[in-house]
Amino acid sequence: MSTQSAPILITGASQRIGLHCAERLLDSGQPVIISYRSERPGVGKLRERGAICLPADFASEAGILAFIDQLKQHTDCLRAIVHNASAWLNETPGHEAEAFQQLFSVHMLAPYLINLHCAELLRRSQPADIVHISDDVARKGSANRIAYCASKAGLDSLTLSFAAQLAPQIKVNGIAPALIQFNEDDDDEYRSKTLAKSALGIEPGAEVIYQSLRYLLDNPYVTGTTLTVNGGRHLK
Ligand SMILES: NC(=O)C1=CN([C@@H]2O[C@H](COP(=O)(O)OP(=O)(O)OC[C@H]3O[C@@H](n4cnc5c(N)ncnc54)[C@H](OP(=O)(O)O)[C@@H]3O)[C@@H](O)[C@H]2O)C=CC1
Ligand SMILES: Nc1nc2c(c(=O)[nH]1)N=C([C@H](O)[C@@H](O)CO)CN2
Repeated sequence: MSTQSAPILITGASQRIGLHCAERLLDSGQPVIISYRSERPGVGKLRERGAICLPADFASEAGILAFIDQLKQHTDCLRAIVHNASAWLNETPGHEAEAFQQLFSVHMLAPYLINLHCAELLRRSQPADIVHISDDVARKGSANRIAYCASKAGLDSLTLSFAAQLAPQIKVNGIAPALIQFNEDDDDEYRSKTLAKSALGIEPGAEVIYQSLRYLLDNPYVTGTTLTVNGGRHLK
């Protein structure tokens, strides 16, 4: 199947980075399928532009497998899978195990099972890509978000293993951002502190992730690589 007609799946694309990348792909004439958990305005926007929007909660194996079944009812071929969905939750004292299990499920079990069950759909497209959206914090660990960071480090490991297993038909790469886009409830102190952590000191916005995704989709000679998009945080 020609690459332009086979859809690209982006998980967790109801808002922010996933929504931006889905819109930019649609701008280029690329068919898009998204998963979403909450019915946000962005989902309606994508539906109006012709994207297929499938509800999914990756907090459990059953939810992940139900999404895979739904996906296969809507397409038998995929140009790429972008694993963007992510739980940004606090590891509240007394609820650590629950947080760890949810982070593991969304950041590792979902990409793992979706890749295993959907590799056949990717093989019907040439070229074909998997992109895992990780986090630069996996490079050094995080005293404040231990479980989040561990789950993203595990995702980086999946990039290496799936790249080895699925070559040469399917390229598998990662993108490891540091601060891209604040959340609305991030206060001024947190924003200043976070901006000071990188050499470039800016909040770049989601376009830098789309640019990174475009590079990985378009480059036929990159696999098993995780692109760091962190404003030079490792230099400070
Ligand atoms: N924003 C940033 O500065 C940075 C982002 N990243 C990474 O980039 C990616 C995109 O970031 P960002 O746009 O901020 O992400 P968000 O925090 O907006 O999360 C993306 C989506 O993930 C979905 N999601 C959360 N939990 C589940 C679940 N249990 N099942 C299914 N979907 C779920 C949410 O869906 P819904 O809203 O529909 O409930 C949400 O819209 C993420 O992987 C993130 O870890 C890394 C470093 C920095
Ligand atoms: N799922 C998410 N992961 C991450 C987010 C986010 O908003 N959602 N944000 C970051 C930033 O680095 C944070 O420090 C500033 O919002 C990391 N991962």
